[in-house]
Amino acid sequence: MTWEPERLDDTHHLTEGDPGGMLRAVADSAAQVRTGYRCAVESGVDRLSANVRPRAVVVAGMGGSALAGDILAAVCGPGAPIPVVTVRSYQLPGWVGATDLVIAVSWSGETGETLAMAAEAVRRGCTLLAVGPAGSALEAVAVQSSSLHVAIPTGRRPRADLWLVTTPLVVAAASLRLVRAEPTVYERVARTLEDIAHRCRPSSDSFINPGKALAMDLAESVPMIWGSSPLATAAATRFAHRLNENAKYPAMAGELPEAGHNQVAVLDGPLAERDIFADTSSRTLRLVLLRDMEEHPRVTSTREAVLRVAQDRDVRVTELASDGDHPLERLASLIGLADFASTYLALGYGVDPTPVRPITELRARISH
Ligand SMILES: O=P(O)(O)OC[C@H]1O[C@](O)(CO)[C@@H](O)[C@@H]1O
Repeated sequence: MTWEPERLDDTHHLTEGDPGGMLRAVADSAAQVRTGYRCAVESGVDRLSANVRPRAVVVAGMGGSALAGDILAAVCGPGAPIPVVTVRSYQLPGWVGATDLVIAVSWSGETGETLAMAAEAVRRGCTLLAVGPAGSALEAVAVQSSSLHVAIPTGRRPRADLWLVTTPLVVAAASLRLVRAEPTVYERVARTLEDIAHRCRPSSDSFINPGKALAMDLAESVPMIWGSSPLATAAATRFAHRLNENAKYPAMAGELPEAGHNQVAVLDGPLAERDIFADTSSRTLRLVLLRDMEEHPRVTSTREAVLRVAQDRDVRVTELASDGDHPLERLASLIGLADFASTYLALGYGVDPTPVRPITELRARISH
């Protein structure tokens, strides 16, 4: 299948199903922030600090829900006074105990790994905060253990409801004073996402539509997406996952300075030397550098050096910088654009962004 940018002009008649549905879900991200905030406050998460002073915050989740933990850690930043870690597993690490807060996040409330970790948290006497839909198995674990549960109205796909599952975690962290986030911050984040949705709307042409323009950059290439700070890396991971799931497209994520010790070697590899999609002089590999204002000065030097190393090899590079004051706004500025670009890339290839059949098949095979 070849990339056909003209497919972006009419996103409603591309494949079977409703390929435009994912675009509408992405455009709805701002509403998710507002709903996620309201659900958190209604559940009393903004008063969490009255009952708990944890030694560590452990976010237990898988896939898109685990990404909420990465975002939380990035928003709390490297200066966070206690560890904020994400665990993607059936088991909590041995060190997690009664003085820790475990936040179990599951869009469906039914994911086996997350339920196992939530039950383990209860057995170990941890404080449990559960985030998932009402009526789910995760809610039952919370109710049985008299733990706090944030009921979120999920309904689309886990990856399309990122802000719904993420916002309550930030409200919890703000209550614990791990990050400053007064109520107005959530409205600013929502407006950032609304602004991106407006600029990336389907009726806007690719030369002024940053989502379509980024999709055009990525087409017929294998993107290697690096963040140059923990915050930018959370966005890079999200971007790669969205390309995988929406566009069924290969992409790898990495973080500077670590990627400079391993992934950078790919700049001398076969995909950096020839185009596997077409017989042209361009290269398949594309380096996508995401950066944020909180970049360590030594990482700034590394990033600049990486650019020169890539340019010397004629490897194509796309650079994106975050925008905004609060870390959550800056993350939204990168993730909002990445979400649109991955959806437009899918549409340009005639791929329905919504189904992820290999994931569904895999889950079915391991469910018994
Ligand atoms: O958020 P949930 O419902 O726990 O699901 C976790 C992950 O599992 C899947 O539903 C299927 O693997 C992913 O789409 C999702 O990100």
